[in-house]
Amino acid sequence: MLSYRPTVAPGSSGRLAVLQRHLSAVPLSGQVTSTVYPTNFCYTLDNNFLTREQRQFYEENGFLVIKNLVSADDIERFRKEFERLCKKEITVPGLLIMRDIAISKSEYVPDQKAITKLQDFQEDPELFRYCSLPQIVKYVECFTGPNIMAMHTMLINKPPDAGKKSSRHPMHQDLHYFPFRPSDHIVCAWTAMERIDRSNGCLVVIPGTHKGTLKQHDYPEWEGGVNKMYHGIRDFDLSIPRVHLVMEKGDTVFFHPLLIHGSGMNKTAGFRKAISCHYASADCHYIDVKGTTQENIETEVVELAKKRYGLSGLTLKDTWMVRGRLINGERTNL
Ligand SMILES: CCCCCCCCCCCCCCCCCCCC(=O)SCCNC(=O)CCNC(=O)[C@H](O)C(C)(C)COP(=O)(O)OP(=O)(O)OC[C@H]1O[C@@H](n2cnc3c(N)ncnc32)[C@H](O)[C@@H]1OP(=O)(O)O
Ligand SMILES: Nc1ncnc2c1ncn2[C@@H]1O[C@H](COP(=O)(O)OP(=O)(O)OP(=O)(O)O)[C@@H](O)[C@H]1O
Ligand SMILES: O=C(O)CCC(=O)C(=O)O
Ligand SMILES: [Fe+2]
Ligand SMILES: [Mg+2]
Repeated sequence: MLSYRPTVAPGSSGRLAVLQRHLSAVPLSGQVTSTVYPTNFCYTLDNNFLTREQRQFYEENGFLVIKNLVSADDIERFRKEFERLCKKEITVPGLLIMRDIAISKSEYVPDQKAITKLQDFQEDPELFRYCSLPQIVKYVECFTGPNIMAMHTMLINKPPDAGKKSSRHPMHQDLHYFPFRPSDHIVCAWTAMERIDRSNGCLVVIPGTHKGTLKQHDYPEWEGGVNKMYHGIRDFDLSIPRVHLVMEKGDTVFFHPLLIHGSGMNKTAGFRKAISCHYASADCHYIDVKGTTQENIETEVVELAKKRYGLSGLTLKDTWMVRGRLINGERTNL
């Protein structure tokens, strides 16, 4: 059982956050304290699932890698479903199929070679199984608490770079895309569907940046072009040391939405695959992003919704409300 219930009302989030910080600093009964006993856990909840070392690692770094969490069988099933979608053997409502900017103008071939990313697969039962895998949800609950929403789903098929470096994903914070808070109750699960290292463009993170604030994001000025909505942190200082997360098939990283991350170029001939879901506590609340740094992404997403579905007058909040799905507990707010 969790010893803490997340916020329910926007106005009280500040005070409750303070209370949470206080409560999670209370030692667990029966546990031996030592001189290195950690205090002030504020990014993880007390549900006795994470080890103390795992909690401490996430608190300090903003991410946690769990080895071999998703089975090879499940990954094979996700791969097969991905292929069926690419070949248009099936169609799924709401699913967004994105091609890399470098090959978007080339002749259309209905297979995976044209596709860089599937987004919003919440209506595809086979792929959406990923979001409900009990071994993933167990970890997610340590960050969100028991009322869990799957807000955003992706299968990333990073193509071999076409020589323009457009297969890179610029350094960014996922919170830029999300009009809900508090950020500490949002987490991404990202699973490698094969070995991913620097050769095929692994995730790159800047540990500890989850403790900072949301930065201004824009399109980077890249000569070879930038994919739609691939915003990066403005004037990002590339001299800050980056940590490359080398992961084996099935390994899963959980990370905070303020953690600064990106991914490198795919220098191999293969399409490197990962599947991911952003979860949030259903007790989070929506915010209005007008007048904030997130206004630029709202404009783009709302334009896309209009172009695709003919819906006008939407806000960023509306586009998330229709995509979110309950995974566990009760759909309280989101
Ligand atoms: C009822 C409400 C529903 C709301 C739906 C709203 C969906 C919002 C999705 C985005 C939210 C992002 C959330 C992310 C959260 C987590 C953080 C993750 C970070 C990211 O991954 S950000 C990157 C995500 N980017 C996208 O998802 C982009 C979405 N995709 C698209 O907009 C389209 O697929 C795309 C890329 C525009 C292609 O459109 P389509 O019409 O299918 O393609 P065409 O071939 O007809 O081309 C049209 C036009 O677009 C140009 N194009 C093609 N591919 C690209 C590309 N990869 N990048 C940039 N531009 C591209 C193409 O050249 C054409 O241009 P013209 O000048 O010739 O018109
Ligand atoms: N010159 C650059 N300009 C802008 N962004 C960059 C540049 N170099 C790297 N990045 C960003 O840093 C992240 C990771 O790239 P990085 O170069 O560290 O990894 P890599 O390409 O996988 O490995 P390698 O060091 O072997 O090239 C990506 O988000 C990428 O967009
Ligand atoms: O390259 C990837 O697999 C992940 C990129 C990323 O950070 C994202 O889509 O938000
Ligand atoms: Fe991201
Ligand atoms: Mg590089």
